[in-house]
Amino acid sequence: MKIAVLPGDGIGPEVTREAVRVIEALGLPGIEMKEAPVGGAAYKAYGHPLPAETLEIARLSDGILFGAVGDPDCDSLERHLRPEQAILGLRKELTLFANLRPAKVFAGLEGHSALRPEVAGAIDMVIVRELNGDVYFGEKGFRTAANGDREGYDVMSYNESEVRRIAHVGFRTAMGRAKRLCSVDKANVLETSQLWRDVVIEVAREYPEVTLEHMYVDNAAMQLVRAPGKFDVVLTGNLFGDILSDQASMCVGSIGLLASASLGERQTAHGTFGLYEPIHGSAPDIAGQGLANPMATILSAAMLLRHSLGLAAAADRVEAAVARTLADGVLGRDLGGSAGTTEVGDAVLARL
Ligand SMILES: NC(=O)C1=CN([C@@H]2O[C@H](COP(=O)(O)OP(=O)(O)OC[C@H]3O[C@@H](n4cnc5c(N)ncnc54)[C@H](O)[C@@H]3O)[C@@H](O)[C@H]2O)C=CC1
Ligand SMILES: CC(C)CC(=O)C(=O)O
Ligand SMILES: [Mg+2]
Repeated sequence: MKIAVLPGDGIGPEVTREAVRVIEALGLPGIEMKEAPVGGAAYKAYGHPLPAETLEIARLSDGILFGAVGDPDCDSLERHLRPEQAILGLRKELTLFANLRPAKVFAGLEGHSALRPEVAGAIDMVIVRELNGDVYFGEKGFRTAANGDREGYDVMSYNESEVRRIAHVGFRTAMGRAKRLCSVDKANVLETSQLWRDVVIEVAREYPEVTLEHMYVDNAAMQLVRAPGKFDVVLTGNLFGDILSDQASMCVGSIGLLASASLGERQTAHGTFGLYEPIHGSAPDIAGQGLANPMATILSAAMLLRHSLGLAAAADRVEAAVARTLADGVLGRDLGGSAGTTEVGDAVLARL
């Protein structure tokens, strides 16, 4: 069972190190981890954010553990050389189109949410975000407008196959949960969203047990803080899902807590091939200081064990150790505590 470990930039290597320590401590037989450069670190060493060798190591693995990419030194590079292209490239090249971002309040952390504890305590949702299309992958560029103004453009589009396959993931996810699906779009303004809504309604006929609701994204952002407990599965596109999941993280308590799985359809001998990463970025403002919360990456490793390696019991062990660590009050600065990155990792190891 091969895990490709791609730490990346900023806090990426710091949080990935803790997740790797957790996997090692489980003492699972037959696990091989192979590290490869990605992002700004790869650009600086090899001239490209996603070197062909890294992509190959990722492709040949059963699952990828990804830290984060992004480096302020690289912000003025041509777009195709910027660190962020590495994660976009991996998602696209490996057809990882379904991004699952669970958001649930951990017992004892209700008071650490940006919301009132009684509102936060009810949060238990999964955001199912499409990952291979939308405005992130449309034609883009700069041009000169008729009046001589500089103009930037990014084309937003979805075709029906792209919507249909992610809609199926959303409905299947809902079938395994409370059977409520909220599809988030902006169909009152955008044709892309109108198609999205039409296709979701078509797919819904195959899942009569699931209660389907549609919500405009502006309202969804508001409902996410007003009554987040009402959401079960949120199905949405690439851009809206990116934004709403960062928002959901603060409803739960910290962006340092939210894990994610990016899945496609490819099955390996052990499970579904996928990439696992915290929802946060490289956090240059705290990088190198031992302050990053590694929980999101540790929880991403648990998702890897469950979905890509078929090791549900090991995943349960990791998730239980994380929950116990938080319940025992071992909290990083992002949650008002004082534990550093390694200290949080040590606390999880001690509770495995
Ligand atoms: N998947 C990826 O690799 C992603 C990469 N990025 C990149 O990361 C860089 C920084 O982007 P930002 O917008 O600042 O987003 P960010 O998620 O890196 O940081 C936002 C804020 O949250 C804090 N934060 C993030 N993760 C944390 C953790 N584990 N523990 C404690 N605090 C944490 C940061 O200190 C910062 O104040 C950019 O280059 C961006 O493009 C952003 C999001 C995802
Ligand atoms: C860095 C971007 C490419 C993506 C992002 O912010 C995310 O996937 O959460
Ligand atoms: Mg994001």
